[in-house]
Amino acid sequence: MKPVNSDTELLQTRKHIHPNCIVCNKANPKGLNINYVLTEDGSGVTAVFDCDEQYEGYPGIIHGGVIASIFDGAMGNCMFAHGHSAVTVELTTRFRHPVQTGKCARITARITRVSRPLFLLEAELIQDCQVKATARAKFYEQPELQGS
Ligand SMILES: CCCCCCCCCCCCCCCC(=O)SCCNC(=O)CCNC(=O)[C@H](O)C(C)(C)COP(=O)(O)OP(=O)(O)OC[C@H]1O[C@@H](n2cnc3c(N)ncnc32)[C@H](O)[C@@H]1OP(=O)(O)O
Repeated sequence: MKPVNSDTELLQTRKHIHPNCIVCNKANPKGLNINYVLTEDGSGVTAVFDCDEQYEGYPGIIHGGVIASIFDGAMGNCMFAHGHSAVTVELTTRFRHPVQTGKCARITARITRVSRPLFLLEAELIQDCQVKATARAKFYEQPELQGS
């Protein structure tokens, strides 16, 4: 599926979309400030997350809820990158291995199926060359999010 623009940086400055996302708005001082960009082949989005210990649950391990939020943000950005505004209606995360603090991790998301108004997406988190978590989500198209 082709993205709507060829920039690697998503259009964070599009004024008709609420910009204060707790996951991806880089200007939100209380947010995760994740910078999702298009994958090289344009089929999805990806981001590198600095697993700071402020996001841990148990010592040395990133909180699963934070990981789920990053997955949700990745899949939401993937939708917008492909020209679809939508809300999450279902999100499932499989935590396969602990995501450790003090190391970077890469998150990647892509659209796997379209059955309007529903879109299915998948995402994965890789750290130390190992898939540590995966996610699936359904997004529900909401054209009015684009404003008019
Ligand atoms: C600054 C500029 C930036 C530019 C660059 C942009 C980047 C910026 C990216 C931001 C990325 C943020 C990503 C965060 C994304 C959230 O976090 S969104 C917030 C969380 N989600 C929500 O708040 C959604 C809440 N839910 C709703 O509002 C309502 O359920 C909806 C989606 C409007 C649908 O409501 P509805 O029209 O009443 O429809 P409903 O009857 O619920 O469902 C209709 C049918 O759809 C189907 N359906 C609905 N849900 C499901 C499901 N989960 N599974 C299967 N079928 C379903 C079913 O067929 C259903 O019929 P039934 O089986 O119930 O009879």
